[in-house]
Amino acid sequence: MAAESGLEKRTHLENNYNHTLDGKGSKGVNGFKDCTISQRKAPKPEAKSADDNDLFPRTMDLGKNISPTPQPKEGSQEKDVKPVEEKVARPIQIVQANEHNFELNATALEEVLLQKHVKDLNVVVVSVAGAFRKGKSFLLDFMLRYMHNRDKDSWIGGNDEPLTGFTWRGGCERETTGIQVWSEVFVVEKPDGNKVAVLLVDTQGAFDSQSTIKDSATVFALSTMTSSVQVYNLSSNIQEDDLQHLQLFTEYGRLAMEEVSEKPFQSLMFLIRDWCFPYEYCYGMKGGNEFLDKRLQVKHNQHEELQNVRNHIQHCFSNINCFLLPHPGLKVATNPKFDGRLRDINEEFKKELAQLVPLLLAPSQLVEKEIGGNKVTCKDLLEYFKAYIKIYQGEELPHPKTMLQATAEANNLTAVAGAKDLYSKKMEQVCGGDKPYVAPGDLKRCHEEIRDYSVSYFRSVKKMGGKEFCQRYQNQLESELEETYTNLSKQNDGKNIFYAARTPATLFAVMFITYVVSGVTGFIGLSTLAALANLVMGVTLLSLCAWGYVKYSGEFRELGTIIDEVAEALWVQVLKPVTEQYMGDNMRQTVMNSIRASLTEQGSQQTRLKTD
Ligand SMILES: Nc1nc2c(ncn2[C@@H]2O[C@H](COP(=O)(O)OP(=O)(O)OP(=O)(O)O)[C@@H](O)[C@H]2O)c(=O)[nH]1
Repeated sequence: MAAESGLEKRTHLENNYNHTLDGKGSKGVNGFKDCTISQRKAPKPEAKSADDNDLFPRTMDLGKNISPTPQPKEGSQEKDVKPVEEKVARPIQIVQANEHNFELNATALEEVLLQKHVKDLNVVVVSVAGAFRKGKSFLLDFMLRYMHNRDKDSWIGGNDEPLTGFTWRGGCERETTGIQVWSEVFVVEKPDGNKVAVLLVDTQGAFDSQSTIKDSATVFALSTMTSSVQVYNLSSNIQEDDLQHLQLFTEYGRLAMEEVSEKPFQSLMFLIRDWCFPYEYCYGMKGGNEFLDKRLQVKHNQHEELQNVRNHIQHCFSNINCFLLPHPGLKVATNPKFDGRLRDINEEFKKELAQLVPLLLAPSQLVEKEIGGNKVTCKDLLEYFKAYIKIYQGEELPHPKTMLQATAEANNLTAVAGAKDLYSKKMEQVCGGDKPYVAPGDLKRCHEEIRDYSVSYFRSVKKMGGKEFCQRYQNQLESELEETYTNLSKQNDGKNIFYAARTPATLFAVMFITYVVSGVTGFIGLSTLAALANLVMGVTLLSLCAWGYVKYSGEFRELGTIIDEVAEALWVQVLKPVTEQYMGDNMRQTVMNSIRASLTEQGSQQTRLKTD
């Protein structure tokens, strides 16, 4: 049998692409097919009717790249996607990861979800997510076996039957990327007579060396948002960081959902692989739930952080369970030639697996996908996928960060806030609202001193993130302090009575000048110029009245600002240079006069002394 199934040729670096066949061909142990595609030529499928979808010839393409599915025409949602003869049941890449961006392969998903026999059925989506290399695809392949043979007691397969379906393999490098679904949507009749469509979803493992925390969060969030049962695959135990990551990822999912009901997600199953403490909590769901109750317990004397994580998780899912699965045996974990056959798997593991899978997929256990309280059909699910992926492709969601990055940012922002507060308090003492006008030069000097003091406070606070990272926040602090200083000096200027009177003084000056110009030009017969000067004088008078009203009433402040700006411009560009020139000349004249006077005085004194 092993030779027949190509076992000898398999190494642990080979992907397991082979797919178990349905019950129509030759049967292996326990009544299951036992041959793999590597040994078979795909039978040429016969032409089928459109309704014959569930009769896919279950042969597999052995290459890692899945052969492209036939492309439907644009707007194919409205049309039935017909089964194509060459189709084989296989994993379909529906979400692709490209350079930390995720793209939906809508055509491939349409091919799966818009098949005529399932598109209007309520959908049950079972998804497995968690860290990479922890046996997710391996588990899903047993789910596939169950779905193909659920009416048989021996669904788990033959002893020498290699495990096929979603690609899985040994080794330490990641295998699944993005999100994959099984191309065959299973139609199951529930005990109440309703038919539902069951979709199995495999996801990219979190925390592999090529994924950022945002990538992991996106995949996890997408799969949680679109599944009715999320299996959270963990190894050995539930650690606090597992809960924290679940909190982060589900929060990332919740952010993207428009209507957030109190419990936005449905069923969550913690699946603990390689459980080593059956003497404390027995394998299976009973022991798992007891263990989970203890882990998720919120106690009054617990730290707030621990309470928050637990409350968050409990508020996110309507139903939470846990299953403890034993170690499958060293052959599974370490033998490079292991190809999934039951003979190599520990009895205890098989026994618990036989309990686990029906718990998720037995007709009575199936949980239909609901969003906002409404059941979702396959057709609807396609639209949800399209909408959700768009949100993750956009920029409006915050980027999830690593714990260090988030903590370092928080440290630095707190230090920036502290330093700014210090600056504001000290400057308040110098030029606060109740303080008198300060000479601009003095204010600048105070600002520079206090700024340096605040920056040195910022630098003295212990912060994470390293020198360069902190320098960015120091720069941010410095520029924010400059901005605050600009505002403070404007406020200070406002306290200067001459500054406050600058607008009316300027307007009066303009009126006076135009009055003189109008008189002179009228006198010498330049009536057009005189009329123009009168007009300017009138407009200026009106502006002065409007300005007075704005200052008195506080209404039409925009108009007041415009008048102030025009007056300021006139003052700076015209009046100030002229007055400075005039004042300068006067000063110079005064100084010269006084020097001359003092010299004359000295001269007359000397003459007097000489004559004396
Ligand atoms: N220790 C242990 N190993 C397992 C278990 N189940 C499967 N494996 C092994 O884990 C390895 C990885 O299995 P996969 O199913 O490819 O793991 P995965 O989580 O889908 O991996 P990625 O696709 O890379 O995320 C294989 O060598 C399996 O034989 C288990 O319960 N315990």
